[in-house]
Amino acid sequence: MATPIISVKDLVKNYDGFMAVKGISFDVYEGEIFGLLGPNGAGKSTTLEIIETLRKKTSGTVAVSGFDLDKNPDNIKNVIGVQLQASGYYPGLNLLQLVELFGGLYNRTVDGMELLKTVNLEEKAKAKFKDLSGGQKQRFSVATTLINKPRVIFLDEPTTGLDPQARRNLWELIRKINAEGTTIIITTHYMDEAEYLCNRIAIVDSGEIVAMDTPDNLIDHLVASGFERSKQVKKANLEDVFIQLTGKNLRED
Ligand SMILES: Nc1ncnc2c1ncn2[C@@H]1O[C@H](COP(=O)(O)OP(=O)(O)OP(=O)(O)O)[C@@H](O)[C@H]1O
Repeated sequence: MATPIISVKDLVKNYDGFMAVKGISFDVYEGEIFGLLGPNGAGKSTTLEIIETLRKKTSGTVAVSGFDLDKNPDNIKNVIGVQLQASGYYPGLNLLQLVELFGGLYNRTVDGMELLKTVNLEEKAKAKFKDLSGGQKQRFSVATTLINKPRVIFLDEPTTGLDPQARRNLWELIRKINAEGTTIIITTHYMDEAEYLCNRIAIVDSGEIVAMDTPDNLIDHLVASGFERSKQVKKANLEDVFIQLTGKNLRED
């Protein structure tokens, strides 16, 4: 039986009388990539920010790595990695200086070059954040989640706005980080991304979890219910054409 590293029970969030999260419960198991999917406004970011200790809940319980959110929020902060906001990337500092500064905030000595190497940005160590391409910015943002050597990281729409090559490159980075033992919670609006990356998915709609399972089981369940696509599916799609014509290599470096 897998061990839950995150346990959310009956979580509720009211914003001035508006119930954004309506009593959801789920576990995230150690070592998995868990996806939170759902339309805009479903309550995904609110849920993540509560687990990350950044937002107050209305009711319910949350435990991360055995620590209760109400009793030990500081212990939770020590074992999780969140993407730091770009607004915190002091414009005068280069990438290496930024990760070292962030390490200081966590009270840790960071091997900045090693960390930048993990996300394939060692050659950009002396560059400023603003001078990076979109894909490089996202990889740097993922690097900032790893500074305190967390057990769980939270990635909120990490590939939004990236070209197909950069997106695939980030997928491989996420898989690599996961293979090294880090549990990952990710939100995305791309279903192919969720299918490729996630061991399990919770689909959230209007503050409620409407389905939770592996991508395979969710698809099989739909097919078993008699669902058929209205259009004959081709063996390739336009993204396959794009990748076939332009290759898999990153274009930004
Ligand atoms: N600070 C706030 N005050 C009032 N309402 C809020 C606040 N933050 C979010 N909401 C509302 O709560 C609901 C859930 O928002 P949330 O950002 O959690 O959704 P989401 O699933 O992350 O959406 P998206 O996919 O667009 O990022 C939305 O209706 C939003 O307008």
